Amino acid sequence: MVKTAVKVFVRTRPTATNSSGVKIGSDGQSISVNVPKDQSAGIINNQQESFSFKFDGVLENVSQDAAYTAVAHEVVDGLMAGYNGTIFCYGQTGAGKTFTMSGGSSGYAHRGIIPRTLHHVFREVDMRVDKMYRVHVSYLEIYNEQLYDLLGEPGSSEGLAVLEDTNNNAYVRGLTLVPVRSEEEALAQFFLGEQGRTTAGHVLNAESSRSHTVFTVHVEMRTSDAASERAVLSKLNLVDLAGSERTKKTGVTGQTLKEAQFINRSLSFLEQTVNSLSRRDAYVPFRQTKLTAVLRDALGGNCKTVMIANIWAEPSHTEETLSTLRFASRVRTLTTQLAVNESSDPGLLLRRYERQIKELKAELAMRDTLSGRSRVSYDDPTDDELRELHSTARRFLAGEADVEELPADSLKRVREAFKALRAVHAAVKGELGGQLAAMRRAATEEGAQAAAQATGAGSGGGVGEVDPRAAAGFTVGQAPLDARPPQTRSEFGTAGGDGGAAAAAAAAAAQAPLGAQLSSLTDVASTVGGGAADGAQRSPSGASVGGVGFAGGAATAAAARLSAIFAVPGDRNAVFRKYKTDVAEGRELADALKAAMTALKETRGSIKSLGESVNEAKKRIDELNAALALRRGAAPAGGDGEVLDSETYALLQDLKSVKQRYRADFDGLKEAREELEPRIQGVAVARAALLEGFDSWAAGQSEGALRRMAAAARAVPGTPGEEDDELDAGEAFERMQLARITERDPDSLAYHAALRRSGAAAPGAAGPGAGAAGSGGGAKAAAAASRRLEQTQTMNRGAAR
Ligand SMILES: Nc1ncnc2c1ncn2[C@@H]1O[C@H](COP(=O)(O)OP(=O)(O)OP(=O)(O)O)[C@@H](O)[C@H]1O
Repeated sequence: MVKTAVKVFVRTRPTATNSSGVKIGSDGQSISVNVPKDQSAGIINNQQESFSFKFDGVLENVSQDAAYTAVAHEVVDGLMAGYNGTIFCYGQTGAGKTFTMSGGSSGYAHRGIIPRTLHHVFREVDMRVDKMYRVHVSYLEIYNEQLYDLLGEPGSSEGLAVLEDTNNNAYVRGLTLVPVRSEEEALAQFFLGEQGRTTAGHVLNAESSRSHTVFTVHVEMRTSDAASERAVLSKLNLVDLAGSERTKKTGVTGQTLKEAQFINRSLSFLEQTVNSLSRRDAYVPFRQTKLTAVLRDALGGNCKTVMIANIWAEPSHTEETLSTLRFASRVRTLTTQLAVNESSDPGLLLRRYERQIKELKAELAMRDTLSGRSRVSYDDPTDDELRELHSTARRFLAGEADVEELPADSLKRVREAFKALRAVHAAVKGELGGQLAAMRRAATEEGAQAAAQATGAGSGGGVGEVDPRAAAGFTVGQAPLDARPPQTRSEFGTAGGDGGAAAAAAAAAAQAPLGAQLSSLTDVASTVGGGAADGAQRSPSGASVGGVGFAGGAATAAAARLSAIFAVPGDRNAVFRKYKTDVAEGRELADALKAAMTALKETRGSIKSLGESVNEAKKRIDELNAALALRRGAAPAGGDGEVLDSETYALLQDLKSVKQRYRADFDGLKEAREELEPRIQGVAVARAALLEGFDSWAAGQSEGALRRMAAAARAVPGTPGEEDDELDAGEAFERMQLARITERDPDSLAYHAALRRSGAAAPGAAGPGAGAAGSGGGAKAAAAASRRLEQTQTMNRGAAR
């Protein structure tokens, strides 16, 4: 166990004003809040004006990517190494908790910690060829102190309860854990659950998340050796707490007020729990509310915990900001105990023992061979062998001449021989006992008859009459003391545990839809296509070309003169063509632009081919993982499937080499993508220089010279499309958007495919129309949401009664 401190980061929501009194220190860790003195308290009062805090980091104006790196990266690495983790966002309503945890409405670039975690997890799974991983996800919602299973079937929320396992770790009994084999599958589950939550949010309150949610990634890791019983289980809770709210200030009423009261109550219990932990009280009130019961490990158990305190540093929220920072600094005093969770699965231990037995038998057989003994079986005897042994034992006891000894070539056989002797002994004893009892019965009957004769006929023999020999120790119907009930077991006892192989359930893992990534691209193209079409309507020439023009008064005058000269449509482009071919400076600038464009094209080409190769490798990895899962699922537990067969071995080898290729291409792709931005900038700079050069050269030419040049150029038409390529920077930019999604972020394919698959909008997208209405996932999520609402109403009705 390693003692570790809970880490706390502050993240600020960007504000319009800069006068909130919140100041961030240059060390990036300290933050102070100045509270204006309450004038009503008089000139001399003791009210504190400035409050300073120190945290593990203050994230101001940072991108989602940077926030993930600072806050979550290390915890996710820990998850993959077998450590539990919790990351939770806390803060007033509207401070940016959901933005941080799930992401913003504008999609991929603004995706939050949860989608980034899933990407990170599956990237690691793909990279670690020496390990086998199983990943599950679950999504829990706590709304009005009730637990909801956001990924469950109808009715699955009803039996949910927070319990403790044998290691005192908290878990939610009955919560659905969905197995996921790829980033896309995991994201689709997240979007589905999120959509259910969001839709519910719309029904109940349009602006804000009114519930606490816990999205959990469960990871099971084994070494690649299929027979290994060593499994490491870890989970990461990603918690988005509902925002605290001063109901007097917001003036909410009705259902919203009730929700706010539930939220505030659970948050104040959270605060009490943290206070109690930081005072090291003997009793910590984890059980007071569902939220603290769920967060039990995060606050003091086996868990690497990070808190993000979201603040909204507007002057009107100073009080909330101060209270969030105070709570955050108390959380920072907490410590947790970290340990890798090795599985104590009895099934796994059983497999280890079975393997050891197999090895020992092999060892014995080898020793027998080396010492020249005939082949001895160390297995349990079969029924036929047992029958044979018992008959030999009978004949041995009967002293038959041909049976001089019982088989004793192994300890097991010696034991079985003794058992056979005992069985024969019991049988003989039973037989003798039976005979003795019969003799006694006969003697009793004789005695009774004699007594009857002695006392006179017709007065006895009825049921219940006392046996006249009871005084001698015998009673009618009482069994002799050494009599035994008949054996109900088979003659040879129970079978020797030879049939222990239970049929393993077939893991019928369906192949991931291989065309999904491509079709997602088509989707993306149609989304971006709208923007591109808008761009295409702009004029391909004119003074606004490429956004480059003249600045200042003189420039405006020059621009006005030029536009008068170029009033004839096409003149400007015609002269521009001449400038690029006939004017030395123009030629030089045009060549520089061409070179920059060629370099950009090359980089794009390698991104495209590396991207295709990465995607192909990823597809192949998924196929191989599915094939391996099928083989493992089909192998009987404890049987030969525990040892690598040649086909599984070949699949693993194949997987290893594909993963190596994937890694190499991925690194190449990363490098090429790093090159892309400078290349794009290079083209933009060269284009701007060319256009600027042209405009300032044209401004220095006489009107007559330019008109003559235009007439000459018109006589020699330019290459079709040339202007489009070189002059319309706006359009080029729009076109580039389409290429960008695929070229800059081949990683985003899973994200877009998952959105499409779940029929959801990007997390954080508001409005009832945000989801793809009518699509399969959308319909499922909507149904889940209405189910959830129904359950809430039923439970509320129940509570009211
Ligand atoms: N760091 C940020 N950068 C850009 N926009 C942000 C940031 N933080 C928050 N926002 C924006 O502020 C708004 C409120 O954020 P969000 O919904 O995440 O708040 P919240 O704390 O989850 O609120 P609630 O508790 O009420 O659900 C959103 O429109 C979000 O996009």
